[in-house]
Amino acid sequence: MLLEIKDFSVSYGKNRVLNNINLSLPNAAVGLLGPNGAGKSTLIKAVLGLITPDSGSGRFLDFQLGSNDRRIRQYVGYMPESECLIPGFTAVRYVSYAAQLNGLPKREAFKRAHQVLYLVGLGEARYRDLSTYSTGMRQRLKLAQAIVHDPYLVFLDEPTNGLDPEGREEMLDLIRQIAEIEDRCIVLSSHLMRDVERCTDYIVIMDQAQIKCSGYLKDLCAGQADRFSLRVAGDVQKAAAILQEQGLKVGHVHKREPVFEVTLREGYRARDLFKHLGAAEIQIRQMKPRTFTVEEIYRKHVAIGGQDGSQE
Ligand SMILES: Nc1ncnc2c1ncn2[C@@H]1O[C@H](COP(=O)(O)OP(=O)(O)OP(=O)(O)O)[C@@H](O)[C@H]1O
Repeated sequence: MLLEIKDFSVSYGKNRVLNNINLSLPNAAVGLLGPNGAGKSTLIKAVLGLITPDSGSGRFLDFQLGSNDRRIRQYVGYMPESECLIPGFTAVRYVSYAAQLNGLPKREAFKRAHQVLYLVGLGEARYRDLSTYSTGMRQRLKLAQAIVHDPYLVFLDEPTNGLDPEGREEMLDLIRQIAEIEDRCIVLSSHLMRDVERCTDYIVIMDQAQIKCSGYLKDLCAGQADRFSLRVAGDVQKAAAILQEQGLKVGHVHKREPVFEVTLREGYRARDLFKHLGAAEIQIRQMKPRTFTVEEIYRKHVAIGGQDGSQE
């Protein structure tokens, strides 16, 4: 694991915003999900050493978190949610400055700044004053300064904030492209599930100062052996009623299509579905294991009533 955190707690005054967090992050594209105030930014800041935890320990590569070892900066990149640009600077000057702060020699920093500005689509605008940049350009610039020194671990805090649909798609494409570089870990903190679903392979769900769930999407979204989506030819309401009579749980009956979900019970086999529906001359056209969406996983772990995180 690239990053491991043990019993991490952080408070602002009397308000405990991370409560005994334990987390291991693999080399993967990670989505950090949670409603507003869940503690996502605080967790990132604590790992970066910008906030001192009340208690707990952690390790990133060979570094102990909280050791104030500045070398860690060479290996970590951070795109903050808030504005962090310096008016009067050009993009090249700004990004090369960030590279130097992260340990690159001046010449190398300038070379990398040019390269990375082209990568994020700001090559043509790299000598313009930052105060003339649009919101979309500012977001790209923040991304550029986070990756200019080629870090192993990159935290992106709400990177699509303020972007129009086209800009958002482009930003997500860029993030996916960066995430595919081998041996790199990108942590995308967001309250937008579609962004996370699109860009990441592993998710961490936070709520109320705690980690509620973490794991690879392919495992978390995998279907249950007894839960199926059925498409039938015939009366879908009648099909659902027949299966309910058999003691099966039926749900998600589609409004326009003859599709619904069924969960088998103990002792009831998949082939019995064909038998009971066939007897009523209802044919099963398609039967597939029902997988979970990120939103369903999220809703399972995050108390509804707060912000649900699904809105765009
Ligand atoms: N500097 C601070 N001083 C006091 N309280 C803070 C400070 N920063 C954050 N908090 C509080 O800590 C809690 C967690 O905030 P945090 O920003 O980590 O949440 P988040 O999950 O990143 O939320 P968002 O999605 O809104 O950015 C919130 O209750 C917030 O009000």
